[in-house]
Amino acid sequence: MSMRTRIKICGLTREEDVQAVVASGADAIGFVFYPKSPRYVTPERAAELMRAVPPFIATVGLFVNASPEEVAAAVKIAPLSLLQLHGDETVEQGAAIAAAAGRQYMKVFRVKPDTRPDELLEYEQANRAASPLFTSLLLDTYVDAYGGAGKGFDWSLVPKDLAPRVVLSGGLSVHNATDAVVGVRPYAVDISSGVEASKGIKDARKIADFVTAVRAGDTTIESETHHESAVPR
Ligand SMILES: O=C(O)c1ccccc1NCC(=O)[C@H](O)[C@H](O)COP(=O)(O)O
Repeated sequence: MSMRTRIKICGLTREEDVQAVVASGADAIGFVFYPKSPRYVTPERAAELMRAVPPFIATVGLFVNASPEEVAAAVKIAPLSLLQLHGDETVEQGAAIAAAAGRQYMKVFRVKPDTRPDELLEYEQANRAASPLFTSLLLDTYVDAYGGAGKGFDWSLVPKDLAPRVVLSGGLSVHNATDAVVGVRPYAVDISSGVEASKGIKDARKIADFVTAVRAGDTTIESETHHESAVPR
């Protein structure tokens, strides 16, 4: 059996970029509802952009330290598929935000150089126990601006048994996507800076090349798996 690594492209602000993501075969589109971000869009603008999204492509709303009321109000305007809580929300606050919005969510863990693999596992379990709406941890690199900085972290921190359930992000690009997929084997990858011409302005060529690089990783895994299962025992 082969699994396709899911792909999310984050921080869309323009129709043509939404179309480029759809054409690339990526699985999800992210909108940043954090007013301090250069990629910020209002829920009204996201709703407009979502008109270019066909069925079966998820739309993800990224929030940083928003209240349950703010997130619930946003999803009334922009009918997002899923939330991405990228701030300092506690486990309990994450569950309350998702319940108020009536949406599934990913909780971000911002990895620091001294993060231990156990912490990731414990944090995932705590979130899973807190809400049936929790879907997965999204791992990003710790930065003061919260995210979207194009900065990577040490992937070897990701426990092997957690990897198939995580979304890997932070500093991904066409140059490291294949290695990320083959080395970590995450459920999905998430990218913003690495497919941009400038902040908030995506580059269709970079998006297409990134997707190709992820698929090359999938193909490598598939051929390794076939090879392993062909070995006589
Ligand atoms: O994009 C932002 O400006 C942003 C602001 C605050 C929190 C998170 C933000 N973006 C996160 C993402 O776009 C992705 O989920 C992911 O971290 C990818 O980031 P990148 O390293 O730029 O590829």
